[in-house]
Amino acid sequence: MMEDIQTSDESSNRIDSRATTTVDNIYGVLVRKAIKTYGTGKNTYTVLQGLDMSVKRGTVYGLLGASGCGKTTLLSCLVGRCSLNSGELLVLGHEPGSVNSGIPGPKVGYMPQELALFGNFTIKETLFFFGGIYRLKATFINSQCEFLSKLLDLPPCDRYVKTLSGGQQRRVSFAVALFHEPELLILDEPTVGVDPLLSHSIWNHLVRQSTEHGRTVIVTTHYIEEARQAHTIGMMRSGRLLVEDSPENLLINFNCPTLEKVFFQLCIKDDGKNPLDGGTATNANDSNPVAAPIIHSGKPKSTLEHSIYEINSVVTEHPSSGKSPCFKIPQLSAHRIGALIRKNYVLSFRNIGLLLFTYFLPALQAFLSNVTLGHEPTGLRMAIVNDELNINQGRVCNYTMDCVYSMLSCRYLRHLKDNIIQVEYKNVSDALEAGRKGQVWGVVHFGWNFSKEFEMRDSGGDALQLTNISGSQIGINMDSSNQQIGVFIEKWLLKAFEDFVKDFRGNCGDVPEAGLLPITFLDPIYGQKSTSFTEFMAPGLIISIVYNMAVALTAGAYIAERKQGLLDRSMVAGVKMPEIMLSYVINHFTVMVGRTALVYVVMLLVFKIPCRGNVAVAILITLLQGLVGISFGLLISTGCDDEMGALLLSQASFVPLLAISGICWPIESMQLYLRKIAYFMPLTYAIESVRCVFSRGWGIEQFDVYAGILASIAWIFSLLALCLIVARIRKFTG
Ligand SMILES: Nc1ncnc2c1ncn2[C@@H]1O[C@H](COP(=O)(O)OP(=O)(O)OP(=O)(O)O)[C@@H](O)[C@H]1O
Repeated sequence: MMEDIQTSDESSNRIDSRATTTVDNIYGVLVRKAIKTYGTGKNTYTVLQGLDMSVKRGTVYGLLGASGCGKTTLLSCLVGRCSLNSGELLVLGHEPGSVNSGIPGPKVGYMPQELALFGNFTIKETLFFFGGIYRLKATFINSQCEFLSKLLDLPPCDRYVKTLSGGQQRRVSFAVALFHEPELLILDEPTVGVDPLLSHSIWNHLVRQSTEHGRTVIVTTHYIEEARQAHTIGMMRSGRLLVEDSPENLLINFNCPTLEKVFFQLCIKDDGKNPLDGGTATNANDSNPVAAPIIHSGKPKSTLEHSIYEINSVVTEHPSSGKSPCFKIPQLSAHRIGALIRKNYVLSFRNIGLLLFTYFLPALQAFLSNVTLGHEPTGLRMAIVNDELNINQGRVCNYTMDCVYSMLSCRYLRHLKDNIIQVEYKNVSDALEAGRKGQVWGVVHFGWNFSKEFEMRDSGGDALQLTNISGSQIGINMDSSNQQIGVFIEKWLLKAFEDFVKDFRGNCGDVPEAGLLPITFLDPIYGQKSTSFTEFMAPGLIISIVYNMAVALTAGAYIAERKQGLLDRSMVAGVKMPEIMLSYVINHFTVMVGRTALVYVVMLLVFKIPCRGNVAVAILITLLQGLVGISFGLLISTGCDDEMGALLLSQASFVPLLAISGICWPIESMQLYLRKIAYFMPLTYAIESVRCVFSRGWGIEQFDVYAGILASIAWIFSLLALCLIVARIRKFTG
């Protein structure tokens, strides 16, 4: 045996493949000098402190230790969900996560401490989901379902997991770890909440799995005495293994009646020792030649220590020792992605109310935006103070339609748009007071001699004086607190004057346009003479609605799964992060296509927003923007620990985006440096592109249109790549 494990060629630092193979055949799991820390800088916390562990193939290994000593952390490293900071791990002869290791993957069955089950799945659907990931046949899954139902006393397989009791749920979780018959079973407290009879049958089953089928089993438990059925027991404390031996040997060598007492004795001996000072596990029985020496129970040391040295050489000089986050391109599998997509659809349809609500919400948002935004205001009260009116004649606004310079103020007011309600005031001070009280939006004042002064102004010549000019002016005081209303009223007052001049001059036999400003706006190159604000906003609205919905729905995509341990469990089953992301992208994209179609129906068909270009190009850009939203949502989901954080981040990011992307105000009105930033934002180019398609009718060959497509694609890939990097960093930092 000693020669068998002589594996290290010290001069070359290479592992002897023949000897490694021998070690691999003996040990299911080998851990050497494992150090694992959580946190960074001052908050670094070392959980595994140079831990050694040797688990023989085809045995049951009971890992015991107080709460918080690092058992779960160690198991997470074994199944490839955590990376060590230093030290070495070999699981079934491979480093977890290495090519062909099968771990994470079908070679391992993992039962985490959390429930890690989909509450909205039935027991059978749960097994079929994991069966889909392992690519198992339906007949096999069905037969395993039947077998495990009996063994674990499961409720009927069509029961929803969320309706089961805590103990039943844990047994389902146990069944998920067992049912694909893996080579290695890693079970984190499988007997919690299970009655003693069932616990006994579970242990019997585990022992049978190891002795009859050669499977390796590692079980953690708080019930020390139940671990007597294990072949080997490892007692762990403060991130180190204190001892590693068979229960019988432990009881004999420590001369204790119970394992609890053994553990107690070991703890007393361990107290005061420096954890990193040779604190590796002991073996009370030298039949295990590679176990690390900590406390010996009367066996010769030299042979053991030599063996330890050799096996340590194997693992510490392994080429992959020394950890840092590395980025490998994983091989994606269609059957795993298929299983994930099916799972996402089933879970969405189980929440049909929410699905329908989110399906129709964007169309509703588009509807509301069109109904409420961009229309002309009505019922605007304006104070009219007309000093031309004669008190003796009851201040009646009489005027003729002839070419007479009399009561022109009334003639002008006739042309005012109906959206303005004219409210007569007797003097300017009352009218201004009404303005100050918010009763009117402004004051229109005509002087007592308005018509005569207007005549003087019209006649021109040498007699014209400045007083004639000011007397013929219509004085206006506006409440400019509302810019939009102010702009509308100003526009209508000017338009009324234009119409008045045309009308009066026409009646006087002059050229009607002669009194207008010598500026005329001819047919527009694009759009109409009075393009509505709704038309300007439409592209931005469509894109922001689709984008924001996508972000909101994906921002929490797998936070719940991660919190419940489902993400970890799926990944231990072999699912890769890009597969999870892809499945979400596909699910959300398919639903988003329908949502986008509804938004376009509302905008183009219901509200008749004109699209002068190819609507397919506009839809393509919108869908790409939806994908940008999904990718950003997934990034939030990858980085955030809880739903509240994700929700806050998604909503908080939306408002600045809305402002800077030119949705409701032209980018040209921003300062130069802001414009540059605006074009770095994910929505800006796309909105400009769709606007060009809508109002200019441009095609994909124009830069302004294809820029939106290229920018969207660049954002999608960058955000998804960032997701993978964040996920990788999270895994490495724990
Ligand atoms: N992601 C993490 N970030 C920071 N600290 C962590 C993290 N996970 C675990 N820890 C800490 O590491 C220590 C070991 O945790 P671990 O879950 O491995 O213990 P355990 O032995 O499995 O405990 P228990 O028996 O209660 O499950 C604990 O102090 C825990 O708070």
